[in-house]
Amino acid sequence: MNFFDKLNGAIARNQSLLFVGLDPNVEMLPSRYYPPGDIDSITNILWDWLQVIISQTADQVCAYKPTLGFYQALGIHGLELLQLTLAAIPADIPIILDAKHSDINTSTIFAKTVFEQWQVDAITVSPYAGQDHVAPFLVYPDKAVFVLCRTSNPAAIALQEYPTTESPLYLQVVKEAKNWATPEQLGLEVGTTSPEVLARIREVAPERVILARSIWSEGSNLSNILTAGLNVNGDGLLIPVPQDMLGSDNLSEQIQSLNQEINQTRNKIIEDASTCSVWLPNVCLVNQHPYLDLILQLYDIGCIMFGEFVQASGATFPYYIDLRKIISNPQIFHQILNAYADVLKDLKFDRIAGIPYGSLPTATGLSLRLNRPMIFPRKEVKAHGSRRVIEGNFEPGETVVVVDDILISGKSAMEGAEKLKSAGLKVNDIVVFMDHEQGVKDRLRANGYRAIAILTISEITQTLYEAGRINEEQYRAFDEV
Ligand SMILES: O=P(O)(O)OC[C@H]1O[C@H](OP(=O)(O)OP(=O)(O)O)[C@H](O)[C@@H]1O
Ligand SMILES: O=C(O)c1cc(=O)[nH]c(=O)[nH]1
Repeated sequence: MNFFDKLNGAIARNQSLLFVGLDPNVEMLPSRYYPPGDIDSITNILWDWLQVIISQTADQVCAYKPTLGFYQALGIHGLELLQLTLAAIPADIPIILDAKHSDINTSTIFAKTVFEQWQVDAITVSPYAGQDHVAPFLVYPDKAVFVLCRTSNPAAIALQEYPTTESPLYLQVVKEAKNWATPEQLGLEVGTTSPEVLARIREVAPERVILARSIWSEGSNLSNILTAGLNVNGDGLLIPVPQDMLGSDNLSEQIQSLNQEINQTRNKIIEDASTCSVWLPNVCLVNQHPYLDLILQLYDIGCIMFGEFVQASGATFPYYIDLRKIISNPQIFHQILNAYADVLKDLKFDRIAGIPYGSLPTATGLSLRLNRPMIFPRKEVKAHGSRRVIEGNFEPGETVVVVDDILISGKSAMEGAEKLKSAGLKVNDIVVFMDHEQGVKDRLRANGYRAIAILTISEITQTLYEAGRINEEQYRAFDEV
């Protein structure tokens, strides 16, 4: 299971955004464990403490974050303790190794160790060496990185707020890091007690998971921090269990009440969002379509155009749906991939085939996201080179799911599927984002294919009309065809 799914699973199961830092630091050891003796007994005592923390929190948190530096400081015993710690964490709770790794020369080998050998789910990295340094961690599609964007260390302000507080380096880090990987693979580590800082980062990165640090200081206001840092769905912010709490002898009860406090604020945000005042200021529908936000965004970036358009079939429609534009907006593209992935997760297939050209980026994104191999049937066979009809490797007899963006007449998807079948592949399912309806699915069924559409054209037009994006005349245009 990938990091993101594991994290979301733990959040849902334990109803918690809390994570626990596992820091075998003698200086933080509660006094009831004293007196520690030589290095062996110190490690044993720290291990006793860590086990208590894990056992008392496993049903109340969404992640554990062991800090590598504290384990390293214990030398060889520390690395053994780390292995014990990793093994003690329940398999369904993600582990974020706090390494702040920043050495480009060791990235590849270190990624192999932490992800393959130690089996951690995510790692914290420093952004300063740029994408080259982070990329070796991102080649593991099931794993994630948290890029350190800001710390609460007072001296760091000289760098983080350079050149000006209005346009600080830490926000540039956020903007840059967003280009390095999808929200599933790249989150942001942010240390601050300031709701303003969190709000600024959330504004730039509404889609990212933020690993909050150092939020607990005297006088800090949890509710303000949550309001600033949570996303519109009331999540996307991982909150550290306060360090002092980990030493208390009623840890479980304390975490429970902290969780309740956090969830109250989350619920309030979710309720407020459902009034639409937060995220869709000009729309409030009684029966919201689950893809309302996405449909409006597609319209807003110009995927639905009105005017006289000749279709591939030769017919002229008073509109044109151009889903090719999604690739220029990573946020929307990401949401669309999520929607396809949600359908594909229930299908049986060996490979994903995209229909050129419009659906090749989508098939590529899905292939990387789901870690399934991709192929594609060429639109036209080249007169040079290998002259292959199907690009990519496959074995005859394998099952392929066809991915296309839209079904108008169904011709493109069906022709693609036929080419795949001629090469000995099996095609059962054709998954599209949008069905233009008018019986195309039935036609495909008659030819032996099951067509699955994420949305129908009428769902889209109805939603746009109700949201006031299109007028009556435009709405009716879709009925005229
Ligand atoms: O159901 P149909 O009538 O076949 O129409 C739908 C097809 O049309 C579009 O591709 P287009 O032919 O415009 O080519 P492109 O993807 O290369 O732009 C779209 O991407 C679908 O593949
Ligand atoms: O080829 C078409 O008919 C067609 C393709 C497409 O992507 N959108 C559309 O409205 N028509």
